[in-house]
Amino acid sequence: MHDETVAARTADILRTEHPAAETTAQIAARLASAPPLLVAEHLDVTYVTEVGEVPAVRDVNLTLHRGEILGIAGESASGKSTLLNALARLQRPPAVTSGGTLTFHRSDGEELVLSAMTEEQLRRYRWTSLSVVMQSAMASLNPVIRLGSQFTDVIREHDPEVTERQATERAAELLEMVGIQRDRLRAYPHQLSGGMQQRALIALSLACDPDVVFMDEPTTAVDVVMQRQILSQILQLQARLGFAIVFVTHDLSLLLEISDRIAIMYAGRFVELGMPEQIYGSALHPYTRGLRGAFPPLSEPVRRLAGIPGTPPDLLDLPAGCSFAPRCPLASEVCRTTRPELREIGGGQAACHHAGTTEEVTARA
Ligand SMILES: Nc1ncnc2c1ncn2[C@@H]1O[C@H](COP(=O)(O)OP(=O)(O)OP(=O)(O)O)[C@@H](O)[C@H]1O
Repeated sequence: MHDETVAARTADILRTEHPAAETTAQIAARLASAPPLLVAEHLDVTYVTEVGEVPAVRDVNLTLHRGEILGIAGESASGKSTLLNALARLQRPPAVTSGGTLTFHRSDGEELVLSAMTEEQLRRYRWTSLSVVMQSAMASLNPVIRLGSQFTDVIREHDPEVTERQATERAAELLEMVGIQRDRLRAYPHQLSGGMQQRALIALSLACDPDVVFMDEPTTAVDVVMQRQILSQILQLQARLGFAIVFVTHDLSLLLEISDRIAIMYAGRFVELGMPEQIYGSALHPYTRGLRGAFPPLSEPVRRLAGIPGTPPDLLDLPAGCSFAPRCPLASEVCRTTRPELREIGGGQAACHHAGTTEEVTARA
């Protein structure tokens, strides 16, 4: 399909779902003027196991801007959750951040080197600067404590001057923001439906007005209708409150709809980084195109899914060159011997020797 037609269709899809959706140029302009919030430089995460050191994340460089929605997509085991946990400084042994730095830029200009902080030092910034929504609300909410107390505990721990009454009022407002009636503050988590639990968890993540919320498959455990409702609510809250989001999912179609930028991970590395329109309409990396074929946008007509032939590599036995070469339709000798670095091509970035070449541009069509 002609590029302009694809671009127009992508814009149509996004506009239908979110009438206020910006154009790619508007997103680019907004990000260009937004200050950096979280900067990862050459971030490596390794699982230290009995069978060896698993290089789960390698050389991730990223600047998340204030108010940006960054999507991270990739097949299972590509390293998405490991990276998210490292960015949120939540990783636990056997995972260790084995290289690189992570810096948080406060709004007053102070820079916090999160990667050098102890857990004790990080506690101050949890909930207030960095907040997290995981896949399973039941695993995150305390089953034996009423919802209201879970909110007021978090609010008062981070601001001891807030009275119990004020904290309760804030908790009620937060619940109402996600469409849950305030009387549910007295409920225990198991008394709420799965969708409500997940929405309550999102409300809780916003209790201390964080700068960034890390979301790891936050809608996977609910049905499709509830998934759309929750996503819509997340976008509305984000537009109103301005927090940044790092959103991890294997579902690229979902990210195409909600993200300002999308990073595609393969075997622990970013292989492509770009805006949704580019990732959908003119992806630079063959893996991104495979992933896009496996997850077409929900608003596309039903068609046969392509899938990606082959399986991801064993991280303990990675190929010498490009990790995707054994599955890649464009792989040549250089791909099998030399690992491609992420580089700027047109408006995006890709780690592929063939990106931008005539054969690759032909393969995109
Ligand atoms: N505790 C662990 N010990 C050793 N290796 C691990 C551990 N946890 C994860 N890994 C490995 O790290 C790699 C990245 O896993 P990770 O869970 O981050 O991927 P993912 O992209 O989030 O996958 P999924 O979509 O299935 O959650 C995988 O190869 C996985 O097997």
